[in-house]
Amino acid sequence: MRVVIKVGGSVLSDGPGGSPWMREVQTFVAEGHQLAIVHGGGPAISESLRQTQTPIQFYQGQRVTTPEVLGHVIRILRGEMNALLVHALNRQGITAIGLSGMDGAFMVARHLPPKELGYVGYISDVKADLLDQLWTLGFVPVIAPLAPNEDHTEILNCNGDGVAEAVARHIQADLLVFYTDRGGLRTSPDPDARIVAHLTQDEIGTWIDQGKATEGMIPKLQAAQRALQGGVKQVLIGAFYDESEGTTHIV
Ligand SMILES: Nc1ncnc2c1ncn2[C@@H]1O[C@H](COP(=O)(O)OP(=O)(O)O)[C@@H](O)[C@H]1O
Ligand SMILES: CC(=O)N[C@@H](CCC(=O)OP(=O)(O)O)C(=O)O
Repeated sequence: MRVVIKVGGSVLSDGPGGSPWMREVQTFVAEGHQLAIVHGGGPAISESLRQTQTPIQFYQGQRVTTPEVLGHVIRILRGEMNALLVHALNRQGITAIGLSGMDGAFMVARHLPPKELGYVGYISDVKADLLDQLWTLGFVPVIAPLAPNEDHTEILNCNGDGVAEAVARHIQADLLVFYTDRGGLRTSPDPDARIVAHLTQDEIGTWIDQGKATEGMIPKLQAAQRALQGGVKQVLIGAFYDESEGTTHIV
């Protein structure tokens, strides 16, 4: 089975070692699945910006990325988050290798249209062969959500959920799992609200319009919808093997 796992920055800030998603990664690898991991790092980027009194701004769920902000984004995503995650996986006996869109020219991106976003993009192409080669060599690729534009003159900050969806679509994944701090999709942004077991693609727009899914959940649901429309077979928000804490199936 081809599996893409997206691990949100909110999950990683709890520390990767021994966490439930890490146990699931170990199970996927032990069962011989072809696994790629895409990580976030939003909270760590915001913390780095706060420490230097750099303004933090979001527009339509995406970080407004000035040249100064982009410096923080590259340092945190391709530096700290990717290195620590690869290190944590290696410690668990999983031979991981870090990459971003720039490494091996793995992915390219285009600017998202709103001008006010600055250096923000969406993935327009993925070199799926590179993943095949890494899997043949026994590596688990760990992907930071950064990519150059198509003529390699700029680096663009990309939303991690969108990168996971683009990778999953390009490899025609059997399964895309979004691990996030709230377990699954809840009936409202309230952390104590109930986790819903199923959400149909047709319901996604209404959920967003009615404010039942807000902030970071919006790009996640939109990414889930694009993945299914693009041929990914199964999309989950929450755990795959251990559903005891609740998992949402997007159908
Ligand atoms: N209906 C909902 N169910 C769960 N989380 C929601 C919902 N609506 C909004 N959210 C918000 O979405 C966040 C998860 O998205 P995000 O912050 O991007 O996480 P991650 O870093 O894991 O990708 C939650 O922390 C929560 O604040
Ligand atoms: C354009 C954009 O918003 N990029 C994100 C990239 C990191 C990310 O997606 O992190 P999470 O998965 O933890 O949210 C950002 O700068 O925060």
